This record gives sequence, C-alpha cells and structure tokens, in this order.
Amino acid sequence: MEKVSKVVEHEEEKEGEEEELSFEELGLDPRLVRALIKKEIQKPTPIQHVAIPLILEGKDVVARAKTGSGKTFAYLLPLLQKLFTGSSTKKKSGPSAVVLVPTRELSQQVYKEISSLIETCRVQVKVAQLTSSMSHSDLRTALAGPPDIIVATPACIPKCLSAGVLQPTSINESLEILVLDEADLLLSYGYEDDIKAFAAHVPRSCQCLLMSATSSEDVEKLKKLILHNPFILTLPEVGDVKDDLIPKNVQQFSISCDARDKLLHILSLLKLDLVQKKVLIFTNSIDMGFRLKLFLEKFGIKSAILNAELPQNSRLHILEEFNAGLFDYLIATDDSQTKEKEANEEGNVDKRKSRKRAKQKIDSEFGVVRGIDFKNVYTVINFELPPSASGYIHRIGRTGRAYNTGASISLVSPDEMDNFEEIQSFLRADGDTDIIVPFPLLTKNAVESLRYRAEDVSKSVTKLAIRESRALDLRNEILNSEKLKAHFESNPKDLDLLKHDKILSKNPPAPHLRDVPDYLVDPVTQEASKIIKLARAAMGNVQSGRRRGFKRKSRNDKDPLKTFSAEGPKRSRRGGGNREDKNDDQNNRRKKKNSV
Ligand SMILES: Nc1ncnc2c1ncn2[C@@H]1O[C@H](COP(=O)(O)OP(=O)(O)OP(=O)(O)O)[C@@H](O)[C@H]1O
Repeated sequence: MEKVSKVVEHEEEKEGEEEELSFEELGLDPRLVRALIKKEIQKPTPIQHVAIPLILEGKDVVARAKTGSGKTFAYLLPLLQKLFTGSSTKKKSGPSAVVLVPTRELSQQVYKEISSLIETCRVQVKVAQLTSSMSHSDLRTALAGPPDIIVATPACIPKCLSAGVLQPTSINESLEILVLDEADLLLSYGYEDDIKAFAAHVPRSCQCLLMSATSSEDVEKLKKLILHNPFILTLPEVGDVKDDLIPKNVQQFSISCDARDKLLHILSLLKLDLVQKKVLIFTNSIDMGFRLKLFLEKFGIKSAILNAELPQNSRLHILEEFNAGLFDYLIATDDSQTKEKEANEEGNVDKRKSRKRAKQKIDSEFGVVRGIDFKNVYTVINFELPPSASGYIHRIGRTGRAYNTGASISLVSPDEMDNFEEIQSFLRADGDTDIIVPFPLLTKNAVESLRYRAEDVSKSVTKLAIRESRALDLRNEILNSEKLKAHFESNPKDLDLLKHDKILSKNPPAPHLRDVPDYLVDPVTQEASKIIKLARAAMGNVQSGRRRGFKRKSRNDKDPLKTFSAEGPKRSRRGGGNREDKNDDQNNRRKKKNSV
C-alpha cells in the first residue's frame, strides 16, 4: 500500500477571499442541487467545498471537520452522484456502496437522508438499512435485489457474511465506495474486529472515505487498515487549532456549584427563562436522568428521557419528536457513560456477571451524542460533566449545527473540577484564555430565591420514586415500541401520536410550584430573562415548537394509536380529559398571568 498522503489545508482566514463556488460549480448533478434547494441548502460548507470535487474524482479522502459542519452531505452527495451516473450496466450481485456508522440512531439518520435525496431526485437507486438485531430472514429480504447502498453498523456485515445472506465474492466484485462515518468512534464502540473482517473483502479498487470530527489514534488505525493513498482534508477548524474544535457560533459557559445544588441551579436556569430553547440536557447515568425529570416535573417543566435502555423504536421516535419541536427539553444519558455506570452500579455482586447483565439491558449500539443531527437545539446543558474532552466536544456539538448559533452550560461541582480543568486546557488555544467562561446571567440572589422550594422538592424525589419511574417509563416505552413498529411501518410520517414527555410522578405538580411569583425574582434576573425572550423573538422562536409543523388531529380520530395509553385507561388521551392536558391548560392560563 502506498503511504504517501496529501494534506489539503483549507485556511479559514482565506475563506472570504476564496471564490465561493456553488454546488453546480463543484460539479454536482443538477438533480442533487435541486434536492438541496428543496432542503433550503444553498451553498456548500467549507468541508463540502473541498471534499465533493475530490470524491467525485475518485480519490480516497480522510475528512476531519468539526461537529455540525456538514460532513454527511460532503460524502453523500458525490456518492449518490456516482451511483446515479454509474456507467456500468452489468447486473451486480452486491452493493455498490457501504456506509458504516457507529450507532443505530446514526444509521437511521443517514438512511433517511439518502432515501429523501433519492426520492427527490427520482432515480432508481435502492438503499437498505441493516441493524444487527435483524433476523436472518429480514437481512435476506433487505439484501435481495441487491441494494445499491447499504447503511449499517459494522457488526452487521460479519453477521450477514456468516449467515450467507451476503457473499464475500459479491462484495469483492461490486463494492465501489466504502464510507466510515464518525470514524473516531467506530473503534471505541468495539467494532475493530468487524471492520477488519470486512476489510479483507473490500477490493483494492474501492474508493474509501473516512469522516470524523476529531482526530485520534483510532482514526489513524482505521486509515491504515482501509485507505490507500488518501487525501487528508484537515480544515483548521479541527486539527491543531484547539479553540476551534467547537464551532465559533457556540458560546460555552460554566456554573460552579455543589453537586447537591445542581438541581437548584438547573431549575433556576429553566424556570427563570435564562436559557434559550430547545434544550438538550446530559446526565451520566440513567437514574440521574430520571431524578432530574421527576424534579423538573414538580415545577411544571415537562421533559422527555432518552437512554440506551429504551427500545430502539421509541428512541428513534423520541428523536424525531424532539427534532420536530414537539417538546422543548430532552434529558439524554449518553452511551459510553451509561455502559460504564451500569456496570459499576452493579459492582457489589459478581462483577463479571453484572457486566454481562448490564450489557444485556442496554443497547450497545446506542448513541445520541455522536453524529446525531439534533434540529434547532439552542442550549446544551451538561448537568454532569462527561469524563473526557472528546465526550465534551461531541455533546456540545449537538448545538450550533451548520450555520446556527448556540450555547452550552456545564454545571461543575468541586469533585468534577479536575476533569473540568482538563477539558478547559484541552480547548485552550494559546494556554491562556479560557474558552468556557462563567455564565453571567444567573445571580446568587436568583438561585437563593428558589432554594427553599428546590430543596423541599428534591427530598421528595427518592431513590424508590426514581426506580419506579424508570420501570414505568421502560414499560410504557416497550408497549409504545410495539405499537410504533406496527404503526410507523404504514404511516412513517405520523409523529404526533405518542408523546414522550409524559409526567411520570404519581402526583401532579403543585400549582404553587409551577410559577415563580414576581417578588421572588430580582430585577437583574428579570432583565436577563427579558433579554433571552427578546433574543428568542428575534430568532423567530417565540412560541413553543410544540405543534409547529404538525396538524393537531381531531380527538375523534380513529387512529389505532390515538386511544393507546401505556399507563392505562385513566390517562387515555381520548375524551380530552386526561391529567396532562388539563395541566397544560392550567399551566397556559397561569403562564399568561405570570409567565416565567
Ligand atoms: N451546505 C449546507 N448549508 C446549510 N446547512 C447544511 C449544509 N450542509 C449540511 N447542512 C446541515 O447541517 C447540519 C449538520 O450537518 P451534519 O450532520 O452532516 O454535520 P456533521 O459534520 O456530520 O456533524 P457531526 O460531526 O456532529 O456528525 C444538518 O442539519 C445538515 O442538514
């Protein structure tokens, strides 16, 4: 294998001076350009600008560009164009392109993006999404044809090969393009053996593309394993310029507080309207996610939960609902942390046994932090700090996507201070200036005004309450998942049927906790909250996105899911009298009176 690599530097400072080429000028097929315009995408991002022509020329490419910089289209557009215009009329026995991604969530996202482009372009290209939970017969059906493109996690391919539903010779004869997306994560998800097994069948002529947000030893390893003489696209946005690891349009803040005061601080941020919606909140354990949800619920703040324990259909549906703006707060427990914690929490019994059990309980191919394109998330809150700087980068990268702005707030307790310092120094460009700065809008007075209420409520969120809610949520979602599977097979666009931000606690929130009386809010905080509201209005985000883009269905709708309630008949949405709807109405009335 030739080892010469070409480094293509794309200086950010020169971007303005450089001629800004359009997608057409980059050589993109008019059908694809039209499809992009339909998605309101007008001009290429820097990584697309450099990668598209190289990929169209057939070069192997390693592209490193920061989160949200448009890497997916950077490889998908030329990949599709090559398949649209492929000259070979010979019937193929295997896929022309394989896209490998680390998580099922990401594979679903990429699959949808490809399907939508194919549909808009009206071309005869078939794409299949494979997951390792599929049965052999489902895999065989998905691979019949065969599809032109396969999107999968790496574990699927050896499974298909050993089941005989995919032949090594077919891959060797057919494969023209292989993409390793989120390459920095593929190995950490434990796919090394799967990728090695697959690489043995990848023909020498196959064009290989490797996309990643951060550079790491793992990326180097994959590069050596798969690529031949690649072009290395290192936009200075990543690479060596550390302060640019996170898009410039994301402001990063921190709040120092005791671990036991974190609930109080997040309450103050949300209840006093000091952050812009939508808000994605990260916790390091599933139990902490539930503690937070139950706590916020008591103050009338509804949120949805996302973690590796939930069934896959529910997870995908929760993501779709959040992206569609059906709720404003999502509490996510991210992948690697979950795995570690779950294993550790059970450590008092036999460790080996408990790890196995933990593994069974949660989905090892789950991942919401990495690569998932959350739409219109303005604020990311680290309720707990992630254990590593790269975890931090990927979490914060869920806001400020493409050309949007965003903010992040990390709550840092004294025992997280070392970790915080490590993240700070990793991000520091020149060794001096802190990238993450103290959050200026939350005053001590504002926090103290809510302390009494917060501490009172926090005591009521007991371990037992958390355990029960977690079990209830799981039960609900397993039932949902079955319904969802059947329903969404025939109505893939129907989202507004099951809500994932249901209240879990047995008692509805007390009215006096829903609203913060004016006398409790100091003038500085009132002013700050006004500024946030104005900023939101300026961004055209005054209303909650709850129903945006969705027609409210008639209550008499005969939809099979409409009457479904995993919590039993009392909370059925039929008849419009359920507790949640009433709470919503009461809340809205009160909000008008005294909105915070
Ligand atoms: N040229 C463009 N102009 C405007 N928006 C774009 C453009 N290209 C992509 N986008 C949008 O930017 C968002 C982020 O893109 P994408 O998910 O590809 O980022 P990414 O670089 O893969 O990020 P990550 O490393 O986090 O996976 C998406 O919503 C996508 O539709």
